[in-house]
Amino acid sequence: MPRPTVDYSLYYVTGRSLLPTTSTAPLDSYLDHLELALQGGVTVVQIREKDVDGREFYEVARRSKLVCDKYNVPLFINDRLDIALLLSCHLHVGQSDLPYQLARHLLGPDRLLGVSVNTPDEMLDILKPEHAGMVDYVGIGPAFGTQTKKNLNPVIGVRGVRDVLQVLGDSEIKAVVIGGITPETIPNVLAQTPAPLLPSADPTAASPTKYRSLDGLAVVSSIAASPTPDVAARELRALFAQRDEYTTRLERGGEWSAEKVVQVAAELVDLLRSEEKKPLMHHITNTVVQNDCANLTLALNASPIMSTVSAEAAALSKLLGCLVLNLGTATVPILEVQTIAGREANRNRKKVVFDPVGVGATAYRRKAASDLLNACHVSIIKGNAGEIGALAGSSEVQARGVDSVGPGFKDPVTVVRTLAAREKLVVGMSGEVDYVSDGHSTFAIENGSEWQGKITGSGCMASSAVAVFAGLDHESGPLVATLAGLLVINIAAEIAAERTTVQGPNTFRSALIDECHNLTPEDVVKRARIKRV
Ligand SMILES: Nc1ncnc2c1ncn2[C@@H]1O[C@H](COP(=O)(O)OP(=O)(O)OP(=O)(O)O)[C@@H](O)[C@H]1O
Ligand SMILES: Cc1ncsc1CCO
Repeated sequence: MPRPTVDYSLYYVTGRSLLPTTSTAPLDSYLDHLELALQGGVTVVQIREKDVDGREFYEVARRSKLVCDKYNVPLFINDRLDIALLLSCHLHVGQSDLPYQLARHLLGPDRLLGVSVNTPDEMLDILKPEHAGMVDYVGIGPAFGTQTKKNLNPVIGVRGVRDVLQVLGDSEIKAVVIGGITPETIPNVLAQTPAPLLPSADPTAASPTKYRSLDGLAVVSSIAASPTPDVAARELRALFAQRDEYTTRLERGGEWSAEKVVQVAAELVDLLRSEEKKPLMHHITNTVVQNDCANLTLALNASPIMSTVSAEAAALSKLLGCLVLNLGTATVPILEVQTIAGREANRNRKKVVFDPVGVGATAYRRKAASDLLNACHVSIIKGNAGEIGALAGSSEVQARGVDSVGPGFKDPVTVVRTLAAREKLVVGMSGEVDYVSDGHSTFAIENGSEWQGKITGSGCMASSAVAVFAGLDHESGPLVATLAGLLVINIAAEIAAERTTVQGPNTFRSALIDECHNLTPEDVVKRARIKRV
């Protein structure tokens, strides 16, 4: 009998102690809860009963199997090979349980076997030719920290999950992600975990054309702790159904010419001027630039709100055009609010722009940026050369505090393209020339004024401009939004610098806001200096 083909989309690992009713739910209410979860769309169930006797585990598993059979959903037993054999169930083993080779030997050829994987080396071991056919799927994680399992392996983040998928490549072994998978974290997981496939196995390769994605999401408390497990399961299924949109977008590549970008940027300026399109821009930004960024946002005809309150982050995320996260004065409480707001924006499919101000300056900022990028999905990173270099792992360009120093990168195109391909987002690197890439297409913008380098917060304002365009409801996506935002602020800066009233940084600063307000689509078409590089 061949092993069954399984839809791993929503893999539910049960834990009676997590049910909302009591600390350890009575068996009947646990079974009712399980049945609702199955009605909501759970496609695989695993029974994980830690710290219970064999007899109790057997009884929970036996009764669960009757429910799962009713819905034709496969049931896996965690660790207890004896119970799996007795009940003709499938088996899941962790790295500290029975070795999977021995488990397969006793389980026989007909049952499915899954293994927990924490590292690329553990994945490589399963892929050895002598282990072929033993393992049907791997559970990769923990992606995030959870309350549900003692003795956790190290949290690997979405990047760690991607590293394991990279090794798994186009193998037929299926992969689910586990550990802290919730509606808030799923968009980031789906966006960040696809791993570029051959011909280039190098995750930083410039133009990967195919990606290995996850086959499913393994959840514990997102369903187990819900009083309405059917509703919870339905939401999780719907979120996972968006998986292919993320990879299609990655695989599509660039089809934009510089002329087309300018034309669309001008159309977007026009669109912004129509009142009903005014996007709401939630900034969680530094205390230095709040006023400038709010005024800049208004001058472009969008609506700013500079809230740093976690209690309203969820409500704001529903109303948003775009969320701006800025590392400028990132205190611990601000970073916490940024994480919450970023996840809420992800949940509501709103764009997030990240400005990693000063990330090259200190280890504290590097850790803060890394934690934020693991916690939520960012669509656009906009920074100066020192900041982008630090995120790319290069020390070629130095930072002095929040400023970038020196002449810049010898090969800026490769730096932005590589970072964008690796992080699967759009990177905008500001300076005398701005470089923007989505990992496929890269553009250089030559507009701008030297005055911008002489006022504080011109980079933060550039990020606000990018966010305004990212927050507009239109089809063209984050690459064009980044290009449009940078074109607009740099062209406005050029026009401002030409004013005879501009005598120094402070008069320039006011003139810049004025010219953002005055800017027309015709100015964009007439002045844009942009090329594909
Ligand atoms: N010498 C220059 N010539 C033309 N444009 C410039 C020049 N310097 C900066 N700019 C423009 O100014 C904007 C901000 O870039 P910059 O690299 O100065 O940001 P930043 O260092 O992050 O600023 P801050 O940290 O003060 O917010 C970008 O749009 C960039 O194109
Ligand atoms: C000067 C400064 N310090 C922290 S944020 C900021 C504004 C420019 O990024």
